[in-house]
Amino acid sequence: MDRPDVQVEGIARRFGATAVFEDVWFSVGRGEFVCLVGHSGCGKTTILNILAGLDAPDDGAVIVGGREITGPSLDRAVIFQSHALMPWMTAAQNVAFALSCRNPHWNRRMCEDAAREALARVGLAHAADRKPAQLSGGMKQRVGIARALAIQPRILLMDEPFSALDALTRGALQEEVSRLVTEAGQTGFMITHDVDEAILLADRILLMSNGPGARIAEVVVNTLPRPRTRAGLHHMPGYHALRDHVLDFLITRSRDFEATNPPAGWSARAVPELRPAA
Ligand SMILES: Nc1ncnc2c1ncn2[C@@H]1O[C@H](COP(=O)(O)OP(=O)(O)OP(=O)(O)O)[C@@H](O)[C@H]1O
Repeated sequence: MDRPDVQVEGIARRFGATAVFEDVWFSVGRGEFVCLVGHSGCGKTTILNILAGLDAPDDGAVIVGGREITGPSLDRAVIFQSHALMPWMTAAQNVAFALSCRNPHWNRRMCEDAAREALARVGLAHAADRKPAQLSGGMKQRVGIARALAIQPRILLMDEPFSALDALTRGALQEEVSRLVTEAGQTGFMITHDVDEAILLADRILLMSNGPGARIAEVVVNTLPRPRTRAGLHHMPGYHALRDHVLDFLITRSRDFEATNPPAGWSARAVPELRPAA
């Protein structure tokens, strides 16, 4: 088997005397899409920031492509919850700027052309010359997605990228991102509070117990076949079992989980993988 693309090895993060999470181990395979689910405050964003190289663990390490990460890299693009666009640049200029950083030998024209192509892929060809203030929230988020995808990162890290969008836009963008990431063979890691979003997108769902001292308590393997669509999801055999399993975790097991007195068979380094939909 290939080495995983991302190996998280026993990371902990402490603020003062409080450990937000401890002894967190997981891996993400090449081309795999993993969602991280857990209650507010358990440390999901902190984990994503560590994977991005924007924060460092107090213990443990993150290995990407066989090397311990020590900082940010264009190989690991982040799509944030807010759009993080430069307001004085047009949509095309925002994407072109990222492309020029990624490809220093490209001339302006090449960056501009590739930026327009990336915007067209997320349905924004017509808005390429508008500035962020002239775009809706959904359109701004699309620009952020186009920018992240355009630089063809090996790994795409997403922190609730669709949470600020209306249901219709969210559904459309989820399917788009899923398609684009699959086509590009990218590795995906996404934080979400939306159980259906996790079921739609993820190959595996990591369930985090409540903090402080949070852990990965369970790993749920999503055996529902692809392609999946938001509209078709709840008709798929196994969907309800999968959804109930994740919801039950969020309602009770996330709170009851104790790393010092864990459920039978649990160990931090080899968290049990469950297949509730199988
Ligand atoms: N720089 C910091 N200094 C002190 N405490 C911090 C810092 N960053 C995060 N925390 C604390 O760490 C905990 C985890 O924060 P984090 O944002 O990772 O949680 P989360 O699971 O992503 O939450 P949410 O779902 O609400 O976004 C929180 O209690 C937060 O207050």
